[in-house]
Amino acid sequence: MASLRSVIKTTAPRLGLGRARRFYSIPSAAKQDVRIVEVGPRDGLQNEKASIIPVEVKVELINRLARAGAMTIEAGSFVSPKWVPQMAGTAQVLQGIKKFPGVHYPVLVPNERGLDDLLQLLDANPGLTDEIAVFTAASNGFARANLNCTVLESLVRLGGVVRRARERGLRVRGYVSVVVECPYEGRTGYGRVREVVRELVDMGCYEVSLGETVGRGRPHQVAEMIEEVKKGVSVDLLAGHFHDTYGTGVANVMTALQHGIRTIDSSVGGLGGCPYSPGATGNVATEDVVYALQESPYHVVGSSSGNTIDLEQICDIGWWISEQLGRTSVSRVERAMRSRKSK
Ligand SMILES: CC(C)(COP(=O)([O-])OP(=O)([O-])OC[C@H]1O[C@@H](n2cnc3c(N)ncnc32)[C@H](O)[C@@H]1OP(=O)([O-])[O-])[C@@H](O)C(=O)NCCC(=O)NCCSC(=O)C[C@@](C)(O)CC(=O)[O-]
Repeated sequence: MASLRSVIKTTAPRLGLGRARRFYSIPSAAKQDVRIVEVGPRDGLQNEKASIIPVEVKVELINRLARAGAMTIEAGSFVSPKWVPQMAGTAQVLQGIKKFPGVHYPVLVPNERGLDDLLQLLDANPGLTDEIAVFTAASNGFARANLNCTVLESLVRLGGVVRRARERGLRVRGYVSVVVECPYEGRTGYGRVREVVRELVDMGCYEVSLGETVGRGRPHQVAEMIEEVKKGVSVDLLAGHFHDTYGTGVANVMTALQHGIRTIDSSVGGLGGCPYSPGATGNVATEDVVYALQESPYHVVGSSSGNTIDLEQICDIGWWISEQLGRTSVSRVERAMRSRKSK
């Protein structure tokens, strides 16, 4: 079997890395940029059951994330407070955060009512956000549970939302949930995922995030799903969103990157879960993704010094927000770094 050294010797020049460089010395110019969408303040907090998280804590979380270098931070949702009580204060959150230059603060909008509320807020306070995210699913079972309508009905509804938002100059991102498996219908047909993604792109979404909502997906399934979706849309319009219920989150992120995706959603401290995906845990932790990509052929783009997301700071934020919620961070990297420091 070829030694690692000889493999590097033959592959490094092909990758444009010069002669036999070690992996940890890959020059940054040769690296592929990876964009992280930090979903902790939205996906991370929306499912908290114990008590309503104060607006000040959410504001502090978002400001800390921006300081650590996060470039896109989901700030909340304009959804029905009866459906998702934790997101009720999103207007106050948007008004409370410090706006860091170049950072986007998207909010989820499920329907015209949510968009009306947001636009009214923006009329009075222009510049609070420049982006919304709309969401649907690849199965009717999940769409009914999450949106009280079928996939088709949701797409019809979202068509008007996307059009009006774009007319107001907002960027629109799309989500498709249950891209591998649905908690109500079982395995998802990947052709269905492709069709729904295509609809969202045709509507005007600049990017569609593939939601592995349940967190049971395995890397080979994620690979098959992405390859099927790529038959319908260009891979640079796709993002990966992996919950980590069965511990395959980082492996699924790496698989998505290998299949050409360059935008990854993650959640500080591994917080979260969808209220309508029973049993699913949080997103893959931002700390774990940033760590996995250090010294790799990928570069996590960020706004902090070194133009990346600062791992130490993200770990501290994961620890801090988990404490606020009365628990410890589920990020493996955060725990490992803390334990090394304490020795
Ligand atoms: C879409 C609806 C509203 C339909 O819910 P509905 O009950 O069918 O709505 P409706 O139009 O019949 O209205 C019922 C009441 O809700 C009000 N209402 C209606 N819309 C709004 C609104 N926007 N904001 C505030 N209030 C609203 C409306 O005004 C009315 O008030 P009432 O007359 O009874 O007093 C509901 O199903 C909903 O809010 N769903 C959102 C669920 C949600 O936020 N899920 C989590 C986010 S998605 C996710 O986590 C997955 C993702 C993105 O992370 C990717 C992945 O992991 O897969």
